[in-house]
Amino acid sequence: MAELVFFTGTMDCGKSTLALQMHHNHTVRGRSGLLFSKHDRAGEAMLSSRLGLARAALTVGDDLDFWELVVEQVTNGRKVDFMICDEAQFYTPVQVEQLARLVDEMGIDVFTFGITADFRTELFPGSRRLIELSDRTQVLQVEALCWCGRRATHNARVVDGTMVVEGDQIVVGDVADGDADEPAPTVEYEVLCRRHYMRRMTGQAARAQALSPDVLPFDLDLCPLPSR
Ligand SMILES: Nc1ncnc2c1ncn2[C@@H]1O[C@H](COP(=O)(O)OP(=O)(O)O)[C@@H](O)[C@H]1O
Ligand SMILES: Cc1cn([C@H]2C[C@H](O)[C@@H](COP(=O)(O)O)O2)c(=O)[nH]c1=O
Repeated sequence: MAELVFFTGTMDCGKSTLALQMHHNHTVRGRSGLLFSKHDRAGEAMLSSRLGLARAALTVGDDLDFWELVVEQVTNGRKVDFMICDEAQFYTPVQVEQLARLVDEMGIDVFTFGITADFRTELFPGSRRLIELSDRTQVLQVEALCWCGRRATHNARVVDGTMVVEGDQIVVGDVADGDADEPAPTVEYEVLCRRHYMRRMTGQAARAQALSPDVLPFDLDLCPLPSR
């Protein structure tokens, strides 16, 4: 039975890697699939993972109609057994409904990958619709970690070194790679546990606070010193 599955987790937990692995595993068993992405870090028409894997993918513009595209492909003799849809948080709710219809009416497996919530902790509209319609929502097993070592559950946006909670929902960017020699990009992301998200405490802020002579000593259980 075909399924609509939403694989989710914070940024940097391995979603794009899993998307490419699933594409590989299904392809080597003779199944024919289509790859899609939107606003990939590597550029348009790409699906890339931080592990270095990348493949060409179809770009999902706001006006793309998944139903029409697949019907056209099938009419032209192409077999479509499954679809891999990365950065699905950026898809429109209508596009998610088209994906569900492809599962139900054409028996195509649709595997979607994306983050659920933005830097303000608000659901992306596409992710909300996926949670509402998917047969399964599966949280990735690999845990991205907060600087304190806890499981990261939130995606923080950091602008010029300061965590922000206001701004445009979509700003394509990467998680900071922790290399102090490289100048930080203007906008970057950091994954945090809820406790440190609520306190607006990024790794850099925690390090600065730990070094400040004006600050009372930390409760090390609550806020262990950041490792980098
Ligand atoms: N140099 C590395 N060695 C081993 N694993 C790495 C390395 N760089 C990145 N990774 C792994 O890749 C994951 C990010 O993969 P990616 O598919 O790009 O994530 P996502 O799509 O969820 O943002 C990291 O959580 C980590 O497990
Ligand atoms: C939290 C948040 C993220 N984004 C962007 C930043 C990245 O380009 C993608 C997530 O990619 P990943 O493969 O999961 O790392 O989303 C955004 O535009 N707005 C946000 O609030």
